[in-house]
Parts: sequence; C-alpha cells; structure tokens
Amino acid sequence: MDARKIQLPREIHTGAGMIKETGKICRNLRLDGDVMVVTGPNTRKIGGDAVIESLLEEDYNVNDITIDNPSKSSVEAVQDEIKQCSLVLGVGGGKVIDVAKLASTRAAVNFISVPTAASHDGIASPRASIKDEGGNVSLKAEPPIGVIADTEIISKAPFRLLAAGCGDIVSNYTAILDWKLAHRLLDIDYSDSAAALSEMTAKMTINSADAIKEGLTESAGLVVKALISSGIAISIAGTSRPASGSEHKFSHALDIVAPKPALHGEQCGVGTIMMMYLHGGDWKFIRDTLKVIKAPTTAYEMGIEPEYIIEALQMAHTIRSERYTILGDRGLTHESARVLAEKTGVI
Ligand SMILES: NC(=O)C1=CN([C@@H]2O[C@H](COP(=O)(O)OP(=O)(O)OC[C@H]3O[C@@H](n4cnc5c(N)ncnc54)[C@H](OP(=O)(O)O)[C@@H]3O)[C@@H](O)[C@H]2O)C=CC1
Ligand SMILES: O=C(CO)COP(=O)(O)O
Ligand SMILES: [Zn+2]
Repeated sequence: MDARKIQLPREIHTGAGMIKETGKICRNLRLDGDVMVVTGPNTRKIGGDAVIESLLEEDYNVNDITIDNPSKSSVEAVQDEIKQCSLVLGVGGGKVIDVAKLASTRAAVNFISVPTAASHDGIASPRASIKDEGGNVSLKAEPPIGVIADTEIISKAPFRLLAAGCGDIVSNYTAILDWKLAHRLLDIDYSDSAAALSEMTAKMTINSADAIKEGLTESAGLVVKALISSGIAISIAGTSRPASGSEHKFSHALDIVAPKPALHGEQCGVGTIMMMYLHGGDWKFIRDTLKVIKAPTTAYEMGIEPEYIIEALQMAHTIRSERYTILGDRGLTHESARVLAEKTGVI
C-alpha cells in the first residue's frame, strides 16, 4: 500500500451572509494570532472589508494587502507581509485565492479561502496557478483549513463568473477521459474514488443546468459546492488530473497566445467541447449544456480571434508535456486544428 497523505479543508461554511461570521469561524477553529487578509482591487470592497470587520469584532489584530495579479512577486510580497501572522485569508477570485494559498503554504501558516465568485475550482484545491516568465504554472500548495462561501456575495457577482465556474466543472468530463486514457496507455496512477467524485460533480452540475440562474443564492450555492468538490477530488488524487486534462492544456495555451484571454473557466468550457470531439464523445451535449448555462461556446463569445484558437490547439500538447492526453505527444497540425474548431462551431 503506497503511503499517502490527503489534506482536506476542516470546515466548509456556505450560505447567505456567512462572511459576517468569519471572525467567529476563525475563533471556533481555534486560530489565534495576527491575521493577514489578501484581496483584489475590486474584492476589497466586495468582501475584504466585511471580513476585516468581522475579525476585528473578535479582537483579532488584522493586516491587509491588495494584489492585482497572480505573479511570483505578488506571492513574495504577501509572504513578506505575513511574517508575524499565523493566519491568512484570501478574499476574492481565483487569482487572489491562489496567491494567498501559495504564500501561506510557503510561510507555513493556516489559510482560509473566502471566494467572492464561483468562477474556478481552486477554492479548496491543493494547487495554485502562478504566472511566471513562461506563462501560468500549476504549483503544489496546501488546501485551505476552511472555506467561507457567502452565497449572497457570490450570487451578486457578474453572472459571467458563475458561468465560467460551470465551464471549469464541465471540463472534468474530458479531464477524466484523458486520465483514463493515460492510465490504460502508460499505466499512470489513477484514483477511482477521485475520478468518481469529479465525474459525479460534473454530472450533478450539468443535470442542474436549468437551475443555474443569475442573482440566485441557490445557484451560487450549487456551483460553489461543486467547485469545492472538484478541489477535494484533486486533493484525494494528489494531482489535478481529475479536473485538468487536454481542455486545460488548451486554456493554458490560450493564456499564452491570446492578446486578451477570457476567464479560465470560459476557456476550459470551450476546450471541453473540442476535446470531447477528439475523444469521439457527445461534444454537442457539452456545447448545448454550456449554452443553457449561458457560458461561451465559441471564440467570438470569448472575444478571441480564430487564429489564436488554432494556435493554442496546435501548442496545447506542449503544455505540461508529461501529462498524456488525447492530444498525444505530437499534437494537432494547423489543418486538423482548424477543422476541429470549425466542426465544433468554435470558430
Ligand atoms: N489553484 C487552482 O486549483 C485553480 C486556479 N485557477 C486560477 O484562477 C484564476 C481564475 O480565477 P477567476 O476568478 O476566473 O479570475 P480572477 O481571479 O481574475 O477574477 C476575475 C475578476 O472578477 C472579480 N471579482 C471576483 N469576485 C467578484 C465579485 N463578487 N463581484 C465583482 N467582481 C468580482 C475579480 O476582482 P479582483 O480583481 O478584485 O480580484 C477580477 O477582476 C486563474 O489565474 C486560474 O489559473 C483556476 C482553476 C483552478
Ligand atoms: O484549473 C485547474 C483545475 O480546474 C487546475 O489545473 P492545472 O493543474 O492545469 O492548473
Ligand atoms: Zn480549471
């Protein structure tokens, strides 16, 4: 039996107005000492101030820092600031949460994830995507000890963010197909339980697609719980394989080649349509589900020119090349990339 350590959040709090309980939740988790609150320029007002107020009400000594990109320098800046702290809270979207997550891991202090949008599955995952010279790199990190998801705040976020979160969940379908393929071809370690959790999460979200509506706390709750569940599947597997396959390679490539990339979840959703086609699966079902959710299904809807879609498809196999997927080791030719994007209606 190979020795494994699985780290999972100890407490997950979801509900309208939950952010006001942050101070009490931290005290109940027996988290003492000074606290650092990390936010983004928009999310400082949207959630950061309420978190700070709640912590002050519980007599915490609170510092705060605002970051505007998920770079190595942002992580280092937060790490420098948290030298005297024993707890870090990331309050924002995926970029803020990733920076706070990695900085707290490196400083060996507790981290609590406070998503203000249900836009990605990094909320509870043991990964952090940080920009470096070559683009985004996915780094190992410690998952949060707690998650506080205020569905009131999340439901009021631009609906585009919720739809993007659904794209990141739907992407589990092709991620699992790629993982199974790599396991069969190359005997890559595979976790039935992580795959089952990831696939069930995607299925439940897709079956509820009609219920995912703008401004509803119920919709926010459904999607944020699914995203947390995807992050837990990553923790169980010890790799992002349950939620990241060829469709993510396409998205990461698009982040590099597109002058103005779309949201992570949007790109992953569109990538799932095309990679499901390559797998010979029901790509129209994926496309139609994303349409019901009002997530983008074309380059135009993502605001990305067709040429960058083709370029990203051709480049995708080179992203994390050790991770075998349906793209194979040689990837797509220009013509096959063009035909793929056209046949699936992406361009
Ligand atoms: N670690 C992991 O496992 C994973 C990490 N990721 C990473 O997450 C990032 C994508 O996250 P995503 O959230 O899509 O993008 P961002 O973090 O860039 O957030 C998008 C924008 O939404 C704003 N925002 C967040 N919440 C609200 C709100 N309630 N109301 C209004 N605006 C809001 C943010 O504001 P502000 O600028 O103030 O933050 C930001 O301007 C990528 O870097 C990706 O690599 C994705 C999946 C998994
Ligand atoms: O986005 C993710 C899962 O949805 C994380 O995956 P990566 O390991 O490809 O960054
Ligand atoms: Zn993702």
